[in-house]
Amino acid sequence: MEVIKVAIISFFKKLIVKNKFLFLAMLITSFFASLDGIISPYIIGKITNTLSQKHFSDIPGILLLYLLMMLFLNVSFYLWQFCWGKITKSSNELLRSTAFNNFIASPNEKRITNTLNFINVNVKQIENQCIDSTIMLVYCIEQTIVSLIYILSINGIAAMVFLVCGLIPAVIPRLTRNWVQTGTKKWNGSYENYNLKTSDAVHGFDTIRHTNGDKKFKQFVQKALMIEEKKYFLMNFRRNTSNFLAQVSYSLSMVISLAVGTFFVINGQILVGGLISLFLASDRLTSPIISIVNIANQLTSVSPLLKNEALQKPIKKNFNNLKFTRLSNQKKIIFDHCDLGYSNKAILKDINLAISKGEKVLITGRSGVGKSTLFKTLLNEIPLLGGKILVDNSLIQSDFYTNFGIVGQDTYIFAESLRFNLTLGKDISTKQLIDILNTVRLSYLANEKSLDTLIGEKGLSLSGGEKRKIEIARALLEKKSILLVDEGLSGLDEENNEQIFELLQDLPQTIIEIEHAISPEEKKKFDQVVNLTA
Ligand SMILES: Nc1ncnc2c1ncn2[C@@H]1O[C@H](COP(=O)(O)OP(=O)(O)OP(=O)(O)O)[C@@H](O)[C@H]1O
Repeated sequence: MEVIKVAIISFFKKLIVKNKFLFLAMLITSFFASLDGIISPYIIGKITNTLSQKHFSDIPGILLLYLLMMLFLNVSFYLWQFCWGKITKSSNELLRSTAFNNFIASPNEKRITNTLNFINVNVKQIENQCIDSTIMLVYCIEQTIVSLIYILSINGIAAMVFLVCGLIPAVIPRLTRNWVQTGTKKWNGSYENYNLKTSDAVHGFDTIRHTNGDKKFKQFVQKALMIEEKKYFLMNFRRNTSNFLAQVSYSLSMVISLAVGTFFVINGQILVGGLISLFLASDRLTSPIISIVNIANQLTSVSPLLKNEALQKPIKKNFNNLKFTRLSNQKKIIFDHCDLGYSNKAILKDINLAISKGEKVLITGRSGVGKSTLFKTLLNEIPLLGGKILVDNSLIQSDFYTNFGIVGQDTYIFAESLRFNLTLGKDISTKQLIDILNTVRLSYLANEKSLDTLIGEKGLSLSGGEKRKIEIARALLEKKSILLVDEGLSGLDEENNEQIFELLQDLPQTIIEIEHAISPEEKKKFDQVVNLTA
Protein backbone atom coordinates (compact mmCIF):
# COMPACT_ATOMS: atom_id res chain seq x y z
CA MET A 1 0.00 0.00 0.00
CA GLU A 2 2.85 2.38 0.89
CA VAL A 3 4.57 1.80 -2.45
CA ILE A 4 1.30 2.45 -4.25
CA LYS A 5 0.84 5.73 -2.43
CA VAL A 6 4.40 6.82 -3.14
CA ALA A 7 4.09 6.23 -6.90
CA ILE A 8 0.80 8.14 -7.17
CA ILE A 9 1.83 10.95 -4.82
CA SER A 10 5.14 11.56 -6.53
CA PHE A 11 3.41 11.63 -9.92
CA PHE A 12 0.84 14.16 -8.72
CA LYS A 13 3.52 16.22 -7.01
CA LYS A 14 5.27 16.69 -10.34
CA LEU A 15 2.02 17.52 -12.06
CA ILE A 16 0.86 19.97 -9.38
CA VAL A 17 4.20 21.79 -9.27
CA LYS A 18 3.84 22.40 -13.02
CA ASN A 19 0.17 23.47 -12.81
CA LYS A 20 -0.45 25.04 -9.39
CA PHE A 21 -3.12 27.49 -10.54
CA LEU A 22 -4.84 24.97 -12.72
CA PHE A 23 -5.23 22.57 -9.80
CA LEU A 24 -6.49 25.39 -7.58
CA ALA A 25 -9.02 26.38 -10.25
CA MET A 26 -10.05 22.73 -10.60
CA LEU A 27 -10.55 22.47 -6.83
CA ILE A 28 -12.73 25.60 -6.72
CA THR A 29 -14.80 24.83 -9.82
CA SER A 30 -15.39 21.25 -8.73
CA PHE A 31 -16.49 22.53 -5.32
CA PHE A 32 -19.09 24.77 -6.96
CA ALA A 33 -20.10 21.90 -9.23
CA SER A 34 -20.49 19.66 -6.18
CA LEU A 35 -23.28 21.96 -4.89
CA ASP A 36 -25.32 19.98 -7.42
CA GLY A 37 -25.83 17.54 -4.56
CA ILE A 38 -27.92 19.93 -2.49
CA ILE A 39 -29.50 22.47 -4.84
CA SER A 40 -32.34 20.28 -6.13
CA PRO A 41 -33.08 18.69 -2.72
CA TYR A 42 -33.12 22.17 -1.15
CA ILE A 43 -35.45 23.68 -3.79
CA ILE A 44 -37.81 20.66 -3.88
CA GLY A 45 -38.03 20.64 -0.06
CA LYS A 46 -38.66 24.39 -0.06
CA ILE A 47 -41.40 24.14 -2.72
CA THR A 48 -43.06 21.23 -0.87
CA ASN A 49 -43.20 23.25 2.36
CA THR A 50 -44.35 26.41 0.52
CA LEU A 51 -47.13 24.44 -1.19
CA SER A 52 -48.22 22.70 2.02
CA GLN A 53 -48.34 26.10 3.74
CA LYS A 54 -50.20 27.52 0.65
CA HIS A 55 -47.76 30.45 0.21
CA PHE A 56 -48.23 30.35 -3.58
CA SER A 57 -46.95 33.88 -4.17
CA ASP A 58 -43.46 32.72 -3.10
CA ILE A 59 -43.30 30.10 -5.86
CA PRO A 60 -42.06 32.37 -8.76
CA GLY A 61 -39.24 33.64 -6.53
CA ILE A 62 -38.19 30.07 -5.67
CA LEU A 63 -38.28 29.04 -9.33
CA LEU A 64 -36.17 32.06 -10.31
CA LEU A 65 -33.70 31.19 -7.57
CA TYR A 66 -33.64 27.60 -8.88
CA LEU A 67 -32.95 28.82 -12.41
CA LEU A 68 -30.07 31.03 -11.25
CA MET A 69 -28.61 28.22 -9.16
CA MET A 70 -28.84 25.77 -12.05
CA LEU A 71 -27.15 28.24 -14.42
CA PHE A 72 -24.43 28.74 -11.82
CA LEU A 73 -24.00 24.96 -11.66
CA ASN A 74 -23.83 24.69 -15.46
CA VAL A 75 -21.09 27.33 -15.63
CA SER A 76 -19.19 25.64 -12.78
CA PHE A 77 -19.39 22.27 -14.57
CA TYR A 78 -18.22 23.86 -17.79
CA LEU A 79 -15.20 25.48 -16.12
CA TRP A 80 -14.45 22.29 -14.17
CA GLN A 81 -14.40 20.28 -17.42
CA PHE A 82 -12.11 22.93 -18.93
CA CYS A 83 -9.60 22.57 -16.04
CA TRP A 84 -9.94 18.77 -16.25
CA GLY A 85 -9.07 18.86 -19.95
CA LYS A 86 -6.06 21.08 -19.29
CA ILE A 87 -4.81 18.77 -16.52
CA THR A 88 -5.21 15.73 -18.80
CA LYS A 89 -3.24 17.54 -21.50
CA SER A 90 -0.46 18.41 -19.09
CA SER A 91 -0.33 14.87 -17.66
CA ASN A 92 -0.15 13.26 -21.11
CA GLU A 93 2.58 15.69 -22.14
CA LEU A 94 4.54 14.98 -18.96
CA LEU A 95 4.24 11.18 -19.26
CA ARG A 96 4.92 10.97 -22.97
CA SER A 97 7.84 13.40 -22.97
CA THR A 98 9.38 11.77 -19.85
CA ALA A 99 9.18 8.32 -21.45
CA PHE A 100 10.63 9.55 -24.73
CA ASN A 101 13.38 11.65 -23.13
CA ASN A 102 14.37 8.78 -20.84
CA PHE A 103 14.61 6.51 -23.82
CA ILE A 104 16.70 8.95 -25.83
CA ALA A 105 18.98 9.49 -22.81
CA SER A 106 19.76 5.79 -22.68
CA PRO A 107 18.43 4.03 -25.76
CA ASN A 108 18.64 0.30 -26.26
CA GLU A 109 16.85 -2.39 -28.22
CA LYS A 110 15.26 -3.97 -25.16
CA ARG A 111 13.51 -0.76 -24.15
CA ILE A 112 11.94 0.00 -27.54
CA THR A 113 8.79 -2.12 -27.13
CA ASN A 114 8.23 -1.03 -23.57
CA THR A 115 8.63 2.66 -24.40
CA LEU A 116 6.29 2.47 -27.38
CA ASN A 117 3.76 0.48 -25.41
CA PHE A 118 3.90 2.98 -22.58
CA ILE A 119 3.45 5.97 -24.90
CA ASN A 120 0.64 4.40 -26.94
CA VAL A 121 -1.31 2.35 -24.40
CA ASN A 122 -0.30 2.99 -20.80
CA VAL A 123 -0.59 6.78 -20.98
CA LYS A 124 -4.28 6.42 -21.93
CA GLN A 125 -4.78 3.97 -19.07
CA ILE A 126 -3.17 6.41 -16.65
CA GLU A 127 -5.44 9.14 -18.01
CA ASN A 128 -8.53 7.03 -17.30
CA GLN A 129 -7.53 5.25 -14.14
CA CYS A 130 -5.45 7.90 -12.44
CA ILE A 131 -6.17 11.44 -13.69
CA ASP A 132 -9.90 11.06 -14.31
CA SER A 133 -10.33 8.98 -11.16
CA THR A 134 -8.50 11.44 -8.95
CA ILE A 135 -10.42 14.43 -10.31
CA MET A 136 -13.66 12.51 -9.69
CA LEU A 137 -12.38 11.55 -6.24
CA VAL A 138 -11.87 15.21 -5.33
CA TYR A 139 -15.34 16.02 -6.65
CA CYS A 140 -16.93 13.17 -4.67
CA ILE A 141 -15.18 14.21 -1.47
CA GLU A 142 -16.41 17.78 -1.92
CA GLN A 143 -19.92 16.53 -2.69
CA THR A 144 -19.87 14.33 0.43
CA ILE A 145 -18.81 17.24 2.66
CA VAL A 146 -21.39 19.64 1.18
CA SER A 147 -24.23 17.10 1.39
CA LEU A 148 -23.25 16.08 4.93
CA ILE A 149 -23.27 19.69 6.17
CA TYR A 150 -26.63 20.21 4.48
CA ILE A 151 -28.38 17.15 5.91
CA LEU A 152 -26.92 17.85 9.37
CA SER A 153 -28.45 21.33 9.17
CA ILE A 154 -31.91 19.78 8.60
CA ASN A 155 -31.88 17.35 11.50
CA GLY A 156 -28.79 15.98 13.20
CA ILE A 157 -30.13 12.57 14.34
CA ALA A 158 -32.03 11.83 11.13
CA ALA A 159 -28.90 12.86 9.17
CA MET A 160 -26.78 10.32 11.11
CA VAL A 161 -29.28 7.51 10.36
CA PHE A 162 -29.21 8.40 6.68
CA LEU A 163 -25.41 8.55 6.76
CA VAL A 164 -24.99 5.14 8.44
CA CYS A 165 -27.48 3.52 6.05
CA GLY A 166 -25.68 5.19 3.17
CA LEU A 167 -22.37 3.72 4.23
CA ILE A 168 -23.55 0.10 4.09
CA PRO A 169 -23.29 -0.18 0.28
CA ALA A 170 -19.81 1.32 0.45
CA VAL A 171 -18.63 -1.59 2.59
CA ILE A 172 -19.53 -4.23 -0.03
CA PRO A 173 -16.74 -3.37 -2.53
CA ARG A 174 -14.22 -3.65 0.29
CA LEU A 175 -15.50 -7.13 1.19
CA THR A 176 -15.40 -8.32 -2.41
CA ARG A 177 -12.21 -6.47 -3.39
CA ASN A 178 -9.79 -9.42 -3.25
CA TRP A 179 -12.18 -11.66 -5.15
CA VAL A 180 -12.57 -9.02 -7.87
CA GLN A 181 -8.84 -8.28 -8.01
CA THR A 182 -7.93 -11.95 -8.38
CA GLY A 183 -10.28 -12.08 -11.37
CA THR A 184 -8.54 -9.07 -12.90
CA LYS A 185 -5.08 -10.54 -12.30
CA LYS A 186 -6.06 -13.85 -13.91
CA TRP A 187 -7.39 -12.02 -16.94
CA ASN A 188 -4.22 -9.87 -17.19
CA GLY A 189 -2.05 -13.01 -17.30
CA SER A 190 -4.13 -14.67 -19.99
CA TYR A 191 -4.34 -11.42 -21.96
CA GLU A 192 -0.54 -11.09 -22.01
CA ASN A 193 -0.23 -14.69 -23.13
CA TYR A 194 -2.77 -14.18 -25.92
CA ASN A 195 -1.05 -10.96 -27.02
CA LEU A 196 2.34 -12.64 -27.12
CA LYS A 197 1.02 -15.60 -29.13
CA THR A 198 -0.77 -13.34 -31.62
CA SER A 199 2.19 -11.00 -31.97
CA ASP A 200 4.55 -13.94 -32.50
CA ALA A 201 2.28 -15.44 -35.13
CA VAL A 202 1.79 -12.14 -36.94
CA HIS A 203 5.51 -11.29 -36.96
CA GLY A 204 6.53 -14.82 -37.87
CA PHE A 205 4.07 -15.00 -40.78
CA ASP A 206 6.85 -15.77 -43.28
CA THR A 207 8.10 -18.77 -41.32
CA ILE A 208 4.52 -19.99 -40.84
CA ARG A 209 3.82 -19.63 -44.57
CA HIS A 210 6.99 -21.38 -45.60
CA THR A 211 6.50 -24.31 -43.25
CA ASN A 212 2.77 -24.81 -43.91
CA GLY A 213 2.20 -24.06 -40.27
CA ASP A 214 -0.95 -21.98 -40.58
CA LYS A 215 -3.33 -24.65 -39.22
CA LYS A 216 -1.25 -25.22 -36.09
CA PHE A 217 -0.77 -21.51 -35.47
CA LYS A 218 -4.50 -20.85 -35.89
CA GLN A 219 -5.07 -23.48 -33.19
CA PHE A 220 -2.44 -21.95 -30.83
CA VAL A 221 -3.92 -18.49 -31.19
CA GLN A 222 -7.52 -19.75 -30.98
CA LYS A 223 -6.76 -21.68 -27.77
CA ALA A 224 -5.10 -18.66 -26.16
CA LEU A 225 -8.01 -16.48 -27.30
CA MET A 226 -10.60 -18.81 -25.75
CA ILE A 227 -8.76 -18.89 -22.43
CA GLU A 228 -8.39 -15.09 -22.48
CA GLU A 229 -12.07 -14.49 -23.27
CA LYS A 230 -13.16 -16.94 -20.57
CA LYS A 231 -11.04 -15.10 -17.99
CA TYR A 232 -12.37 -11.79 -19.32
CA PHE A 233 -15.93 -12.98 -18.86
CA LEU A 234 -15.16 -14.20 -15.32
CA MET A 235 -13.49 -10.90 -14.44
CA ASN A 236 -16.57 -8.98 -15.55
CA PHE A 237 -18.84 -11.48 -13.80
CA ARG A 238 -17.02 -10.86 -10.50
CA ARG A 239 -17.20 -7.09 -11.01
CA ASN A 240 -20.90 -7.26 -11.86
CA THR A 241 -21.66 -9.49 -8.87
CA SER A 242 -19.87 -7.08 -6.57
CA ASN A 243 -21.87 -4.20 -8.08
CA PHE A 244 -25.08 -6.19 -7.75
CA LEU A 245 -24.49 -6.81 -4.03
CA ALA A 246 -23.71 -3.13 -3.55
CA GLN A 247 -26.93 -2.19 -5.37
CA VAL A 248 -29.03 -4.56 -3.22
CA SER A 249 -27.60 -3.13 0.00
CA TYR A 250 -28.15 0.35 -1.44
CA SER A 251 -31.86 -0.39 -2.04
CA LEU A 252 -32.22 -1.76 1.50
CA SER A 253 -30.51 1.24 3.03
CA MET A 254 -32.76 3.64 1.08
CA VAL A 255 -35.88 1.93 2.41
CA ILE A 256 -34.55 1.92 6.00
CA SER A 257 -33.59 5.59 5.92
CA LEU A 258 -36.94 6.57 4.39
CA ALA A 259 -38.75 4.62 7.12
CA VAL A 260 -36.75 6.37 9.85
CA GLY A 261 -37.35 9.77 8.19
CA THR A 262 -41.09 9.11 8.02
CA PHE A 263 -41.05 8.25 11.74
CA PHE A 264 -39.43 11.67 12.43
CA VAL A 265 -42.16 13.43 10.41
CA ILE A 266 -44.89 11.56 12.32
CA ASN A 267 -43.21 12.62 15.57
CA GLY A 268 -43.17 16.23 14.31
CA GLN A 269 -39.38 16.51 14.42
CA ILE A 270 -39.12 17.50 10.74
CA LEU A 271 -41.49 18.87 8.06
CA VAL A 272 -42.49 16.85 4.97
CA GLY A 273 -40.30 19.19 2.86
CA GLY A 274 -37.40 18.50 5.22
CA LEU A 275 -37.89 14.73 4.78
CA ILE A 276 -37.89 15.06 0.99
CA SER A 277 -34.77 17.27 1.10
CA LEU A 278 -33.11 14.84 3.49
CA PHE A 279 -33.99 11.83 1.37
CA LEU A 280 -32.79 13.37 -1.88
CA ALA A 281 -29.65 14.88 -0.34
CA SER A 282 -28.71 11.65 1.42
CA ASP A 283 -28.66 9.96 -1.97
CA ARG A 284 -26.16 12.63 -3.05
CA LEU A 285 -24.20 11.67 0.05
CA THR A 286 -24.24 7.90 -0.45
CA SER A 287 -23.41 7.84 -4.14
CA PRO A 288 -20.20 9.87 -3.77
CA ILE A 289 -19.14 7.76 -0.77
CA ILE A 290 -19.56 4.59 -2.86
CA SER A 291 -17.64 6.27 -5.67
CA ILE A 292 -14.85 7.28 -3.27
CA VAL A 293 -14.40 3.64 -2.17
CA ASN A 294 -14.48 2.40 -5.78
CA ILE A 295 -12.02 5.03 -6.98
CA ALA A 296 -9.65 4.35 -4.08
CA ASN A 297 -9.71 0.68 -5.14
CA GLN A 298 -9.08 1.61 -8.74
CA LEU A 299 -6.15 3.85 -7.88
CA THR A 300 -4.32 0.88 -6.39
CA SER A 301 -4.29 -0.78 -9.83
CA VAL A 302 -2.66 2.20 -11.51
CA SER A 303 0.57 2.20 -9.51
CA PRO A 304 2.37 -0.46 -11.60
CA LEU A 305 1.80 1.81 -14.60
CA LEU A 306 3.36 4.76 -12.80
CA LYS A 307 6.35 2.64 -11.80
CA ASN A 308 6.90 1.60 -15.42
CA GLU A 309 10.53 1.48 -16.49
CA ALA A 310 9.74 4.07 -19.18
CA LEU A 311 9.25 6.68 -16.43
CA GLN A 312 12.41 5.80 -14.50
CA LYS A 313 15.40 8.05 -15.01
CA PRO A 314 18.02 5.95 -16.79
CA ILE A 315 21.21 5.31 -14.92
CA LYS A 316 23.93 6.84 -17.06
CA LYS A 317 26.89 4.55 -17.44
CA ASN A 318 29.89 6.74 -17.94
CA PHE A 319 32.87 4.64 -18.80
CA ASN A 320 35.12 7.35 -20.25
CA ASN A 321 37.33 4.81 -21.98
CA LEU A 322 39.03 7.45 -24.08
CA LYS A 323 41.87 9.50 -22.67
CA PHE A 324 42.30 12.75 -24.55
CA THR A 325 45.87 13.89 -24.59
CA ARG A 326 48.49 15.53 -26.80
CA LEU A 327 49.93 12.78 -29.04
CA SER A 328 53.16 13.26 -30.94
CA ASN A 329 54.27 11.55 -34.19
CA GLN A 330 51.06 12.20 -36.12
CA LYS A 331 49.33 9.44 -34.14
CA LYS A 332 45.67 10.17 -33.47
CA ILE A 333 44.45 7.05 -31.68
CA ILE A 334 46.57 4.59 -29.72
CA PHE A 335 45.38 1.32 -28.21
CA ASP A 336 47.93 0.64 -25.52
CA HIS A 337 47.84 -2.94 -24.11
CA CYS A 338 44.06 -2.98 -24.18
CA ASP A 339 41.86 -5.77 -22.86
CA LEU A 340 38.33 -5.78 -24.26
CA GLY A 341 35.30 -7.84 -23.30
CA TYR A 342 32.20 -8.11 -21.15
CA SER A 343 31.49 -8.48 -17.43
CA ASN A 344 35.18 -8.22 -16.57
CA LYS A 345 35.99 -11.14 -18.87
CA ALA A 346 38.38 -10.17 -21.64
CA ILE A 347 37.75 -11.74 -25.06
CA LEU A 348 40.54 -9.71 -26.69
CA LYS A 349 43.72 -9.32 -24.68
CA ASP A 350 46.68 -6.98 -25.02
CA ILE A 351 45.57 -5.13 -28.15
CA ASN A 352 48.12 -2.61 -29.39
CA LEU A 353 47.32 -0.34 -32.26
CA ALA A 354 48.39 3.11 -33.44
CA ILE A 355 46.37 4.97 -36.01
CA SER A 356 47.46 8.19 -37.70
CA LYS A 357 45.25 10.97 -39.01
CA GLY A 358 43.54 10.04 -42.27
CA GLU A 359 44.61 6.39 -42.10
CA LYS A 360 42.31 3.68 -43.40
CA VAL A 361 42.44 0.70 -41.06
CA LEU A 362 40.80 -2.64 -41.78
CA ILE A 363 39.84 -4.84 -38.83
CA THR A 364 39.36 -8.49 -39.68
CA GLY A 365 39.03 -11.71 -37.73
CA ARG A 366 36.68 -14.69 -37.50
CA SER A 367 33.07 -14.24 -36.55
CA GLY A 368 32.70 -13.72 -32.80
CA VAL A 369 36.33 -12.75 -32.23
CA GLY A 370 35.38 -9.32 -30.91
CA LYS A 371 35.46 -6.84 -33.79
CA SER A 372 32.20 -5.11 -32.78
CA THR A 373 33.35 -5.24 -29.17
CA LEU A 374 36.24 -3.01 -30.16
CA PHE A 375 33.81 -0.44 -31.59
CA LYS A 376 31.56 -0.67 -28.50
CA THR A 377 34.58 0.11 -26.33
CA LEU A 378 35.54 3.09 -28.46
CA LEU A 379 31.96 4.35 -28.18
CA ASN A 380 31.98 3.92 -24.39
CA GLU A 381 29.09 1.48 -24.52
CA ILE A 382 31.08 -1.06 -22.49
CA PRO A 383 34.02 -0.47 -20.16
CA LEU A 384 37.63 -0.92 -21.20
CA LEU A 385 38.90 -3.82 -19.08
CA GLY A 386 42.60 -3.01 -19.17
CA GLY A 387 45.18 -0.74 -20.77
CA LYS A 388 44.55 2.71 -22.28
CA ILE A 389 42.98 4.20 -25.37
CA LEU A 390 44.68 7.51 -26.09
CA VAL A 391 43.04 9.98 -28.44
CA ASP A 392 44.70 13.14 -29.67
CA ASN A 393 43.34 16.38 -28.24
CA SER A 394 42.69 17.75 -31.71
CA LEU A 395 39.93 15.18 -32.14
CA ILE A 396 37.90 16.20 -29.10
CA GLN A 397 34.35 17.13 -29.95
CA SER A 398 31.49 18.05 -27.63
CA ASP A 399 30.91 14.53 -26.31
CA PHE A 400 32.23 11.05 -26.88
CA TYR A 401 29.64 10.01 -29.39
CA THR A 402 30.34 13.02 -31.58
CA ASN A 403 33.92 11.89 -32.08
CA PHE A 404 32.87 9.08 -34.35
CA GLY A 405 30.68 8.80 -37.37
CA ILE A 406 29.18 5.34 -37.65
CA VAL A 407 28.35 3.61 -40.88
CA GLY A 408 26.64 0.28 -40.35
CA GLN A 409 24.39 -2.13 -42.17
CA ASP A 410 21.17 -0.76 -40.71
CA THR A 411 20.89 2.86 -41.73
CA TYR A 412 17.71 4.25 -40.26
CA ILE A 413 15.70 6.33 -42.70
CA PHE A 414 13.12 8.61 -41.09
CA ALA A 415 9.72 8.99 -42.76
CA GLU A 416 10.58 12.56 -43.75
CA SER A 417 12.19 14.38 -46.67
CA LEU A 418 15.67 13.58 -47.97
CA ARG A 419 16.71 16.99 -46.61
CA PHE A 420 15.58 16.04 -43.09
CA ASN A 421 17.30 12.67 -43.36
CA LEU A 422 20.56 14.45 -44.04
CA THR A 423 20.27 17.37 -41.62
CA LEU A 424 18.27 15.55 -38.92
CA GLY A 425 16.64 18.87 -38.12
CA LYS A 426 19.83 20.92 -37.95
CA ASP A 427 20.35 24.15 -39.82
CA ILE A 428 22.44 23.18 -42.86
CA SER A 429 22.39 25.11 -46.15
CA THR A 430 21.05 23.60 -49.36
CA LYS A 431 24.42 24.20 -51.01
CA GLN A 432 26.20 22.12 -48.38
CA LEU A 433 23.66 19.32 -48.83
CA ILE A 434 24.06 19.33 -52.59
CA ASP A 435 27.86 19.24 -52.24
CA ILE A 436 27.71 16.33 -49.83
CA LEU A 437 25.29 14.38 -52.07
CA ASN A 438 27.79 14.79 -54.91
CA THR A 439 30.62 13.65 -52.63
CA VAL A 440 28.80 10.44 -51.64
CA ARG A 441 28.02 9.62 -55.29
CA LEU A 442 24.34 10.48 -55.03
CA SER A 443 24.56 13.20 -57.71
CA TYR A 444 21.17 12.26 -59.18
CA LEU A 445 19.60 13.34 -55.88
CA ALA A 446 21.68 16.51 -55.56
CA ASN A 447 18.93 18.99 -56.41
CA GLU A 448 16.28 20.95 -54.48
CA LYS A 449 13.36 18.85 -55.75
CA SER A 450 14.91 15.58 -54.56
CA LEU A 451 15.91 17.14 -51.27
CA ASP A 452 12.25 17.88 -50.56
CA THR A 453 11.00 14.45 -51.65
CA LEU A 454 9.63 12.24 -48.91
CA ILE A 455 11.60 9.07 -48.29
CA GLY A 456 11.30 6.24 -45.78
CA GLU A 457 7.94 4.79 -44.74
CA LYS A 458 5.94 7.69 -46.20
CA GLY A 459 7.70 7.98 -49.55
CA LEU A 460 10.41 6.77 -51.81
CA SER A 461 12.13 3.61 -50.62
CA LEU A 462 15.89 3.66 -51.03
CA SER A 463 18.22 0.83 -51.93
CA GLY A 464 20.73 -0.53 -49.41
CA GLY A 465 23.56 1.27 -51.21
CA GLU A 466 21.70 4.59 -51.21
CA LYS A 467 20.95 4.26 -47.52
CA ARG A 468 24.58 3.63 -46.71
CA LYS A 469 25.65 6.64 -48.77
CA ILE A 470 23.16 8.74 -46.80
CA GLU A 471 24.69 7.50 -43.58
CA ILE A 472 28.15 8.47 -44.79
CA ALA A 473 26.75 11.87 -45.81
CA ARG A 474 25.31 12.35 -42.30
CA ALA A 475 28.69 11.59 -40.75
CA LEU A 476 30.43 13.99 -43.14
CA LEU A 477 27.90 16.78 -42.50
CA GLU A 478 28.54 16.37 -38.78
CA LYS A 479 32.22 16.89 -39.60
CA LYS A 480 33.22 13.66 -37.87
CA SER A 481 36.95 13.20 -38.08
CA ILE A 482 36.88 9.44 -37.49
CA LEU A 483 34.47 7.04 -39.13
CA LEU A 484 33.76 3.61 -37.70
CA VAL A 485 32.46 1.45 -40.52
CA ASP A 486 30.80 -1.73 -39.28
CA GLU A 487 30.37 -4.01 -42.28
CA GLY A 488 29.53 -1.03 -44.44
CA LEU A 489 30.10 -3.02 -47.61
CA SER A 490 28.16 -6.17 -46.82
CA GLY A 491 24.85 -6.92 -48.46
CA LEU A 492 25.55 -4.65 -51.43
CA ASP A 493 25.70 -5.53 -55.11
CA GLU A 494 29.09 -5.40 -56.79
CA GLU A 495 28.64 -1.91 -58.22
CA ASN A 496 27.56 -0.33 -54.95
CA ASN A 497 30.17 -2.28 -53.04
CA GLU A 498 32.89 -0.89 -55.26
CA GLN A 499 31.47 2.63 -55.19
CA ILE A 500 31.24 2.76 -51.42
CA PHE A 501 34.64 1.16 -50.99
CA GLU A 502 36.21 3.82 -53.24
CA LEU A 503 34.20 6.57 -51.60
CA LEU A 504 35.45 5.60 -48.13
CA GLN A 505 39.03 5.24 -49.35
CA ASP A 506 38.93 8.71 -50.92
CA LEU A 507 37.67 10.46 -47.80
CA PRO A 508 40.19 12.52 -45.84
CA GLN A 509 38.81 11.19 -42.53
CA THR A 510 40.43 8.50 -40.41
CA ILE A 511 38.50 5.28 -41.01
CA ILE A 512 38.40 2.14 -38.94
CA GLU A 513 36.51 -0.45 -40.91
CA ILE A 514 35.25 -3.92 -40.05
CA GLU A 515 34.63 -6.02 -43.15
CA HIS A 516 33.99 -9.71 -43.75
CA ALA A 517 33.86 -10.10 -47.47
CA ILE A 518 36.70 -8.09 -48.85
CA SER A 519 38.85 -8.94 -51.87
CA PRO A 520 42.64 -9.24 -51.60
CA GLU A 521 42.99 -6.22 -53.94
CA GLU A 522 40.77 -4.14 -51.73
CA LYS A 523 42.66 -5.31 -48.66
CA LYS A 524 45.90 -3.97 -50.11
CA LYS A 525 44.47 -0.46 -50.34
CA PHE A 526 44.20 -0.11 -46.55
CA ASP A 527 47.04 1.56 -44.65
CA GLN A 528 46.79 -1.08 -41.93
CA VAL A 529 45.10 -4.45 -41.68
CA VAL A 530 44.56 -5.68 -38.16
CA ASN A 531 43.73 -9.35 -37.92
CA LEU A 532 42.21 -9.92 -34.48
CA THR A 533 42.75 -13.27 -32.84
CA ALA A 534 41.48 -14.28 -29.45
N1 LIG B 1 26.60 -7.84 -24.43
C1 LIG B 1 27.38 -8.92 -24.43
N2 LIG B 1 27.64 -9.58 -23.29
C2 LIG B 1 28.43 -10.67 -23.27
N3 LIG B 1 29.02 -11.18 -24.35
C3 LIG B 1 28.83 -10.58 -25.54
C4 LIG B 1 27.98 -9.42 -25.64
N4 LIG B 1 27.96 -9.03 -26.93
C5 LIG B 1 28.74 -9.91 -27.60
N5 LIG B 1 29.24 -10.83 -26.76
C6 LIG B 1 30.15 -11.92 -27.11
O1 LIG B 1 31.41 -11.39 -27.41
C7 LIG B 1 32.00 -12.10 -28.48
C8 LIG B 1 32.46 -11.12 -29.54
O2 LIG B 1 31.31 -10.54 -30.13
P1 LIG B 1 31.42 -9.47 -31.30
O3 LIG B 1 30.04 -9.08 -31.67
O4 LIG B 1 32.35 -8.39 -30.90
O5 LIG B 1 32.08 -10.35 -32.43
P2 LIG B 1 32.37 -9.98 -33.94
O6 LIG B 1 33.79 -10.30 -34.18
O7 LIG B 1 31.94 -8.58 -34.24
O8 LIG B 1 31.44 -11.02 -34.67
P3 LIG B 1 30.71 -10.94 -36.08
O9 LIG B 1 31.80 -10.87 -37.10
O10 LIG B 1 29.95 -12.21 -36.18
O11 LIG B 1 29.85 -9.72 -36.06
C9 LIG B 1 30.98 -13.09 -28.96
O12 LIG B 1 31.32 -14.36 -28.44
C10 LIG B 1 29.68 -12.62 -28.39
O13 LIG B 1 28.83 -13.70 -28.07
